[in-house]
Amino acid sequence: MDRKSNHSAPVLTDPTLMSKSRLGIHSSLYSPPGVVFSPGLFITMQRKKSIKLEDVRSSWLDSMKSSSPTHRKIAKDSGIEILSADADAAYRNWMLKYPSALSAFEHITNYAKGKRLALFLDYDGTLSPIVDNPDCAFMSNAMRAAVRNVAKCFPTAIISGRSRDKVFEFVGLTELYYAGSHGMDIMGPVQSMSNDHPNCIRSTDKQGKEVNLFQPASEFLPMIDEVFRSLVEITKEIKGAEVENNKFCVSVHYRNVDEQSWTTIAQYVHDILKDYPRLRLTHGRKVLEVRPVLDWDKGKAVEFLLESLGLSNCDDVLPIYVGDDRTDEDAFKVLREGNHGYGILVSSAPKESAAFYSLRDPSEVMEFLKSLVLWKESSSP
Ligand SMILES: O=P(O)(O)OC[C@H]1O[C@H](O[C@H]2O[C@H](CO)[C@@H](O)[C@H](O)[C@H]2O)[C@H](O)[C@@H](O)[C@@H]1O
Repeated sequence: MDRKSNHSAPVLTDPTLMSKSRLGIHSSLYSPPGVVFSPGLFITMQRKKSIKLEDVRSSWLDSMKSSSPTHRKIAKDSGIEILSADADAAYRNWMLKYPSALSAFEHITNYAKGKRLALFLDYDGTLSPIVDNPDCAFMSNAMRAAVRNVAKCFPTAIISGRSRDKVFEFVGLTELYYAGSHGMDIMGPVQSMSNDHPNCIRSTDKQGKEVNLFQPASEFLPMIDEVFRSLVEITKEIKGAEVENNKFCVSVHYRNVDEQSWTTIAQYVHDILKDYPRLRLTHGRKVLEVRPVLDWDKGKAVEFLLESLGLSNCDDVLPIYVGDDRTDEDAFKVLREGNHGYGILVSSAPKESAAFYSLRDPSEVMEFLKSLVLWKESSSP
């Protein structure tokens, strides 16, 4: 599909939305310098030799400080004391580049006319609000109903950094597909795939339905377990630190840790990772995420699910991905670069993204999902 020439979706023809510089920002977000991609899924790390420990620590710390900033923090970081009215103006200005998916709903549905929609949703910060205790990131019943209804209209999948079991426990709906561990654990529909995926096996879901289980990082399981235990042990003295086992990746939470101890956490994680060259680190919202060095992410998971659903390489398919986190950028990029779908960033503060649209918070996500259902009902014969 060529959206640039589509005049029924004027928002997309805005040159600022299509600008290369905006896309370029993301190309270096998750691939640290020195990472070499080899054929297949594995990527080999060469950077450890050349980067000084102090550099690593200070760049980690910078990322830790900037993760999940508040409006006030952004103002401080830019060195200017701005009032909240100015922050609102900054947000409105930012929305010129990332229009609200609610205000632009008509553009989206005009473009979606005659197309088959596929919906991909992140969990934390998208379907549930960010809370201090990761174990209490519950989804509201109203949101659950909205997700259930939208999944009845369109194929829908949740792609989360959590373990697949954990996110299913939170969501509790059988009408959708689930991908955990940032897409490294996908339970999708049974479909003959054009590509051979060696790590794809037939399985059954909790209802006994036949499904495809795709776990490209399965060989990392013992290593991840070992690192999880080491991280629990090493951080146990740090008040507020929490280590979460997400099956194929590990989260080290510092949201509840005094800022003065963030360097210590970064140091501890770095010390452990030194012994595991096949693991790497990414940054989320007040969380350090340890994951396999594998050329697989939420973007690849979207492509895999589209293929499993028999929806890849079809001009009449419109995938929409809604997410709030840096790891969701991989999915936004896939949709933008493939020129075949919409990324919607959930954020209440301005930030650069490869998404096309924005929503302020999970309550707006719910409104958007409900609007999709109403649109589908009103447009069905
Ligand atoms: O891909 P996601 O579904 O967005 O998962 C990303 C991480 O989300 C969780 O952590 C975040 O949400 C917590 C609850 O609101 C919050 O306390 C934490 O500070 C956030 O980083 C989850 O706990 C992580 O394991 C996921 O990787």
